[in-house]
Amino acid sequence: MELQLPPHEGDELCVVDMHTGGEPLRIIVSGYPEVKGGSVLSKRRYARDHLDHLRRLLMFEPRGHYDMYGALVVGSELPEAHLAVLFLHNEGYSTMCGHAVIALGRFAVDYGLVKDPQSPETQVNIHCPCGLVKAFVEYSDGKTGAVRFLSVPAFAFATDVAVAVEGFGEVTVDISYGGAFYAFVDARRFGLDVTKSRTRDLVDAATAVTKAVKSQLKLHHPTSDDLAFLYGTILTDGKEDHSSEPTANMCVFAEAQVDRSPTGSGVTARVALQYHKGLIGLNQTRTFQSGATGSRFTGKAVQETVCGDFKAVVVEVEGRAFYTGVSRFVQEPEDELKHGFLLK
Ligand SMILES: O=C(O)[C@H]1NCC[C@@H]1O
Repeated sequence: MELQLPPHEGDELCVVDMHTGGEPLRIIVSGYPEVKGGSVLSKRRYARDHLDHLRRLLMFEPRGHYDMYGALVVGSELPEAHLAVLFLHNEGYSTMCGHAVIALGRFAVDYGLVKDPQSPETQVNIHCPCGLVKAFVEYSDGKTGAVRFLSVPAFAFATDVAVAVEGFGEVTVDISYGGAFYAFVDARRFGLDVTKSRTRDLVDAATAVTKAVKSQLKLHHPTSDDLAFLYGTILTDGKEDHSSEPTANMCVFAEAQVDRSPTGSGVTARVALQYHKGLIGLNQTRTFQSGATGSRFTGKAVQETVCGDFKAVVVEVEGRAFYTGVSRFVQEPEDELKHGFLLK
């Protein structure tokens, strides 16, 4: 039987839902008004200033949940881009999202955003707010598979910085950029284990670090002030030296939102940090495991480059994404909760 909604007013919002390493991605396919702006960064500002009710509608309950993540496909000003994307989360709009790029790579090939897909791999150029990200999607017999991507130049911003963290005293953090800025701290500093401790305890510690860094350090990005903010804190198991064993981390970003995946932009930033510290060399692959679900990405630095005055690296991250469904969302005018709500 074909499922139909009873007669209703207003536009429908149609989405394709996927997950990458357990982290949801709600890809908005239709129903959004035009997102105005001459660049992806200005479209991000426009969506924040004029269309935020739609982010809340699709990310918040009852259609989403506290940790929902979204991608809105928009046009790019770059001729080489197959698509541009805005990233949506519980607090606003991110500048980079690796788990989304992995899912969007498959989506772009499967939904015909890329003409003439090639085997064994199809390149999909995804224009993210942080810049152009090149994804390479496994493709054979008409089916898409694993995705690897080359991110924007990643760099260590500051290492071994002492910040005063409420409830924990002085904590030493590293700050690194992988399309978004993260603070990195070994979870053992808080008596925690990223794979075994209660999620709530990890979130509390990471959130306290984020708060401290935001209030005590000024971040700077060479290409745009829109990129110069701390996106979150990543707690690690401290296994930074090169090894064939996986290393685990837990990313807490936006408004205490927990990434179920190993965090593509976090892996990018962490690889840049390890490279900066001389702990890994070019093309030395490391496996990164999500403290939340155990899902894995691999990451390696593949090329030295620069970003303004920072010595930087291009990092390649690889992972897998899967489809979970498609939905058509509506709002009924009489629904008192039609604008969405969040439970912490
Ligand atoms: O994989 C990533 O990079 C993203 N996942 C959620 C938080 C980050 O944006």
